[in-house]
Amino acid sequence: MKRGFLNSRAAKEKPIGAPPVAAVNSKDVVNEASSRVVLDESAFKSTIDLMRNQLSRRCKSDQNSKALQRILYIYRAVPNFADEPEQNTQCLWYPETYELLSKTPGFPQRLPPAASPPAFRVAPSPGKGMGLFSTRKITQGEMIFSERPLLLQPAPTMVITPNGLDAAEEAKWRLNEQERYAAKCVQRMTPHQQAAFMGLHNFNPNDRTGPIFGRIRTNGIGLYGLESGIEGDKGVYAAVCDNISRLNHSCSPNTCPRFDRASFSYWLYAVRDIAEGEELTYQYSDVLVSKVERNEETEKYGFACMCAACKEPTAESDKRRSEIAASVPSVLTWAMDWGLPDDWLIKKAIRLLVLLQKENIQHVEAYSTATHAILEAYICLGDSKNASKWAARAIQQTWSELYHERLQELLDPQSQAYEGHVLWRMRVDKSPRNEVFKAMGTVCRPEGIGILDGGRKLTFTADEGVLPGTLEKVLATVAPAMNDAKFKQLATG
Ligand SMILES: C[S@@+](CC[C@H](N)C(=O)[O-])C[C@H]1O[C@@H](n2cnc3c(N)ncnc32)[C@H](O)[C@@H]1O
Repeated sequence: MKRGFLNSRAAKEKPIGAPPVAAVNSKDVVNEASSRVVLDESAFKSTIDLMRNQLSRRCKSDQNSKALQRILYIYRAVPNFADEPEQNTQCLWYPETYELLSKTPGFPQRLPPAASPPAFRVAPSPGKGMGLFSTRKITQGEMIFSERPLLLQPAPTMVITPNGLDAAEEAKWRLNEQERYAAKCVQRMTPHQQAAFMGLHNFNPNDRTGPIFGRIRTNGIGLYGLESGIEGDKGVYAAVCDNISRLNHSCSPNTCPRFDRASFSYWLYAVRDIAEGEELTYQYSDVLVSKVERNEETEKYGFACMCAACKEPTAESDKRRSEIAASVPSVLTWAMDWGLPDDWLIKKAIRLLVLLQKENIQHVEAYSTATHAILEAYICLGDSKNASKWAARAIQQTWSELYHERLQELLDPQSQAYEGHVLWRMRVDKSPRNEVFKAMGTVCRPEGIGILDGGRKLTFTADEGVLPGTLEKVLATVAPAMNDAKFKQLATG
């Protein structure tokens, strides 16, 4: 998971405007009664069309669309169990996000019970401020702790700019508005939560960013996929947590946070065995780029990374990371190409796993993709004995998006689940290509088809449809199989 907030494409795009402090217009009001941010159209004619476009994409029916045209964001405490006020997240979000979440099976759910004593503690980390440290040995795949964010807000928060501001005034206006919107989230917290939030690090208190927005910039974790249709930079939120936001960065981190929608919380997993007293770390930015590029990213957070991977010499490490980035194995390509040897995919995926181990970057999705590729290759070859060994490895990768409890069924080589598996003996029986493709679509993800597009996962399901351009990308990615009418229908919703 990327920290994502500063680095997302959305954060670099110009938000829909915003005004300098002196020019704050009283027509742009926060309606306390409904807790909705209401924007007065007449004051901001120049940007209203743009905003309408944004909103119309987010509204399902005409009736909703009309009602929502005057609402940009809604403040809401989530999940709001009456007996747990300290466990709420104060959210500023699009109305559609709650709709999306409420469709999550089990939402809203309680947090899993906390370990006692905790497996981590907050303590000073030399040269890095505070950090998290393990209090005991932790094994790969273990969930270290879970926590709900203190605050969640769109990254970037879109605000409206009045006409006639020069660039400097507009920037000032935008910062002021972002601080104002975020401050309201903090005001809605309990005193204990407010103290925790304000106790977090603010890496650049002198850059004209307000104290609250500054803490969001320093500590916000990018939360993706909270908009229907497609995962990626759309619908990105910044989540600020009490403990997870204390994790320092490493380019070979030992943990990975995963967001559990049902409980609306982050679950922090160990991606390899961790010794007692070891610092817990995770990645703030893409680790599959060179040391120089990684340092350019971490400079935005005010530090130069000194982790093992960033120490000299790094030329070999840079080479390995670039090879990893370029070589995510495709089961689909191999399964449909009878010209490739039977062990082609397995060899490719094992080489990838070796590179990943050398770089100590088990948290990247390629680690699980490679493990699953080998598991699925053995299923295609009708070899349940070897497949079960790889299922045992895949089931340890609890932090991965590919992790699924159904892997349990594949641990026993005699299990009926093998014969019932859509990929079973596909290469041995030389199944027709369209059959292979359909089968892959079913296994990629339980809720839809996932396709890797330049390392970014595009996911689309029958009822959500896709954003413009996605089908074209998918067509280009899996061109040979795309005459399948059923798939096209699925992809276009
Ligand atoms: C999200 S905070 C992490 C917790 C923070 N260390 C604290 O004291 O609360 C991000 C800040 O931690 C520091 N930091 C994180 N990773 C670091 C690293 N690898 N080396 C040096 N400083 C780091 C930087 O000051 C950065 O702006």
